[in-house]
Amino acid sequence: MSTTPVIEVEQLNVTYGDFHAVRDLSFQVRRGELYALLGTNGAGKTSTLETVEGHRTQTSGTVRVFGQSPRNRRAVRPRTGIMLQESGFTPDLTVTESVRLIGTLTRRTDRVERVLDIVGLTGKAGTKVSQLSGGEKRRLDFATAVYGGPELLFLDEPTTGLDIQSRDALWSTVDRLRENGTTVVLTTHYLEEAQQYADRIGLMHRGTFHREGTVAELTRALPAVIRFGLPAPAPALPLPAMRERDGRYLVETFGLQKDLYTLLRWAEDHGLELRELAAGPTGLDDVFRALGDA
Ligand SMILES: Nc1ncnc2c1ncn2[C@@H]1O[C@H](COP(=O)(O)OP(=O)(O)OP(=O)(O)O)[C@@H](O)[C@H]1O
Repeated sequence: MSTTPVIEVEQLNVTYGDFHAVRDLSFQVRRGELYALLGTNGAGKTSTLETVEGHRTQTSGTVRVFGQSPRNRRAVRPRTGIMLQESGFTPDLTVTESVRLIGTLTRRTDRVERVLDIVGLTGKAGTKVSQLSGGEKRRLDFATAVYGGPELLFLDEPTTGLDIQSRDALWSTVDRLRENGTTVVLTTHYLEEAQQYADRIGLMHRGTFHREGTVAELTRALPAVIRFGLPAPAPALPLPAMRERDGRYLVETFGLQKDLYTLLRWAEDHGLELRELAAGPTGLDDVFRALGDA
């Protein structure tokens, strides 16, 4: 198996006039990996992805996909499936006609029935695109990525607008593709999806990586949290706590078990109920919240 990374980005810079959207960004995506590019609004994710997809030329730096420049479309495009946020299918075409068109555009071969089955649109084969629901359109967008079984998939917010069943179905399809070695680059605003499915995460903020690593690596340096509500007036708490906007208390701790025990014993002694008590390690959403202060 080749050990060359599927994607290599070195010192990437993208500017728009005077505006520096991506600054000296470097990362690699290895074969078979699911890499999530996450970040705050305007962080530079789309600018980065468009460059890696070959849709945009960088201001400086090197980008290689399968060891080639992504601008070398003949070499790279047939091996790459891209699910954009909106594919812009012609409204008057049927689902089958649209999927057939993907083959022409990507120069990959596949059976239309197989693709419809994978994305769960077999029952809509003869329906016009204009008559599809939002979620069904999103599944048609997914078809553009999986058609012909490419080695590398770009999924740009793939589950936005999908109900929970369709999301699960999409992720089990992605799982199956990954079993065959497909590499996936994901962007999403659903942090729990990245947390659940990504091998590694690049967390962008203001054009550069704020952090990069596995979910465990990203959250390890942060304290665990305990949240709870109390009836007013409450006696003095046994631990330092912050008051959140909704009135609940927040305890940040590197000794979760010990502090939780202290708190529970205190509540028991005072005959108090800790309402909506929740305790656990920091999640990705807390890492994101911390970015707001960066
Ligand atoms: N064509 C353009 N001309 C000028 N500025 C641009 C252009 N495209 C993007 N920008 C700016 O570059 C920055 C990065 O934009 P980009 O779309 O890459 O961010 P993003 O991380 O994808 O954001 P979001 O999560 O909001 O989609 C933003 O401040 C944006 O306003």
